[in-house]
Amino acid sequence: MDPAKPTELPERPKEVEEPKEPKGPSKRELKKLEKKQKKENAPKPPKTDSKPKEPKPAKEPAAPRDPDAIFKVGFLSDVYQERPLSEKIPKIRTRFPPEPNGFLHIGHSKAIAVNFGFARHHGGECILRFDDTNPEGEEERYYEAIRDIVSWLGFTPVRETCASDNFAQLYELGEDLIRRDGAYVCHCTKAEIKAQRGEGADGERGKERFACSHRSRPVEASLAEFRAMRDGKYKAGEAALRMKQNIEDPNPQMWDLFAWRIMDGDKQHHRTGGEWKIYPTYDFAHCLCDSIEGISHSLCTTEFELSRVSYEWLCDKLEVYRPMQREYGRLNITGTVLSKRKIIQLVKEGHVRDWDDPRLYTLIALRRRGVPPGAILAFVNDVGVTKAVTNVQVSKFEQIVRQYLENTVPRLMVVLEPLKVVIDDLPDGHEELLEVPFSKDPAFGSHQLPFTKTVYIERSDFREVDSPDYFRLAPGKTVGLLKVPFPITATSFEKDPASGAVTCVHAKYEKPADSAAPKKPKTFIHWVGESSAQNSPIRAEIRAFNPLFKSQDPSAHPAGFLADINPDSERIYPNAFLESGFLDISRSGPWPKEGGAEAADSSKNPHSIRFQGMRVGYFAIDRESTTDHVVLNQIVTLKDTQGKN
Ligand SMILES: Nc1ncnc2c1ncn2[C@@H]1O[C@H](COP(=O)(O)OP(=O)(O)OP(=O)(O)O)[C@@H](O)[C@H]1O
Ligand SMILES: NC(=O)CC[C@H](N)C(=O)O
Repeated sequence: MDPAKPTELPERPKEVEEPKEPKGPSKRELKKLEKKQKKENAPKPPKTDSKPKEPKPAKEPAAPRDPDAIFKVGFLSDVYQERPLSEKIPKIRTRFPPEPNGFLHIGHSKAIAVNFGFARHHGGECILRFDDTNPEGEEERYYEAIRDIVSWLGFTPVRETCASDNFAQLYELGEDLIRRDGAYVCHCTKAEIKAQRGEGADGERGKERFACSHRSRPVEASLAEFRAMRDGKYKAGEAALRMKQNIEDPNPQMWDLFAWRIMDGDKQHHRTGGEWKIYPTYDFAHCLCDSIEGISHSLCTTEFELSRVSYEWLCDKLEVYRPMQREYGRLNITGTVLSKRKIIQLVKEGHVRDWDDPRLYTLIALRRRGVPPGAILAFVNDVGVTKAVTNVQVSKFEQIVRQYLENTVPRLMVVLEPLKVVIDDLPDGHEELLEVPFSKDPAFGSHQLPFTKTVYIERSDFREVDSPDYFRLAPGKTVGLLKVPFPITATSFEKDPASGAVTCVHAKYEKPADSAAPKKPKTFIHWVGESSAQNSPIRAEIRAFNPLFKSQDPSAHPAGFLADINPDSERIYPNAFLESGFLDISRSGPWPKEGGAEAADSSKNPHSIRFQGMRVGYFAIDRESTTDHVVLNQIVTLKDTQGKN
């Protein structure tokens, strides 16, 4: 946001709703999961001679939502109908206009999807315009990061422009506006301007409004002063060009807004260096850049609704082409912070690793965490586009990501906290190569999994003391190892006398004698075998995440948002084990296959190697990962563990 925007703009919506503590999967969920896995793994029953049953109709997969649904019906379709393609509008042209002063966040993905998508849907084009009218926080790295994220989301701008490309033309339009008696140079102080706009010294608003004394100065005087401003005669705050609008109008966006101002400090503009001492405001530059670029539909968020009047006023006053501005509701995600100022604080104070920390909702963070671009677009499509502001909970976002990944990435076995199991009755060196598919979909191919005398299971899948409501491994209990032909039964275990931790479980393999029926386990657990020939296990550091904040509205915390930080937002498993199929899927990425920009070079996009760790969650390679030290991020858990909201 441009700071020169009048303070009367409506406040941006607050992130709301009640806190929800993360909690583990419910018993019901675990049971359901176990049941499902049991079904997938159970040995097929022998064929009988009984009458064949009617074949059941194949279960229809849920129809994927039309990715263009938001353009076909509702708000954006109405916007198009208001100004459809015609002789006067021969091409639909939109723009995505970020200010290059920070990294884009999830809310921006809506603006990207809306602007690029609208143009694409109507066979038009979208410009990536950097709204660089305030050199204060603008930096080269942000231009690059924005470009990169737009492309990662799968959009190609027809061209890139900058508001600063037009500074000279905008300056001329400033002079033109003065000549048309539509602007004047004003020397009032901030306090004086507030008073003119009906605000008392006590901050109380609604007092009588009145015109500034400079408003009636002759055109020639304003022209001379505007040139003096340009030539550096004044310091910041000593002079500004104001539009001669209508102080009587109930809309504060018509109260003689600033058009050009002098900037404080000597920060050089990233593109124009020290050439300009004065810079146009958002209210002056935005509509005129839209006009210069021939934008047909200028789509922005509803905080700019009142600005539409001044947008139209300025184009009309200068008698230039007037694009059509229409406003849609912002997309906010609750339970996090998106404001640049707050994220900077989190980074500076070391609460997160950087701007791309997977716990943040910047788009570079979501990318690093492994969220596929298609899932972000599916999310925007799912929440839809209307004029209403949408406050969506993180759990809803994660649910869409999970659905997106379910059938599009390969499945492997990953053990977060390995516990050694020795199957004593298998011969030393036993190694059985199981051919295991990467997915239910044969197109994903398969890989070989070594089933060995020593295997590693999840520490949490073993209990020292059994109980009737417990279905995983315990002394005397039988469980299936996913994909292994027969189950195992725990016989005994060893403990470290110092720590009391279980160090090894002994088990027997329940391979039945020829004629005997195989033992049926109640549940199946994941595991990884130990085979140097098969490069198994692969050691990895896995980072799993919980929400960064405890509540749904961190900014509302009476002691400030930092006081709402969840101390348990990152859990690191430094010694996790992966099966060697990981190497296959690393070579064959990106996953999902539709890949987009990631497909061009998956080695530059480590996050594009995504997979499901069976019974655990979805994972992606972190950018810090190396061949010697594999680092993975958990994209989402397998089930909603944050509670159904
Ligand atoms: N939460 C959001 N939901 C939808 N669109 C957004 C959201 N935030 C910004 N946009 C839109 O993205 C475009 C580029 O925004 P820009 O980077 O200038 O945003 P901003 O308003 O300064 O963002 P922020 O202050 O949230 O970082 C604008 O059209 C803006 O309206
Ligand atoms: N009209 C718009 O889309 C606003 C864009 C502008 N960069 C901002 O400050 O948010």
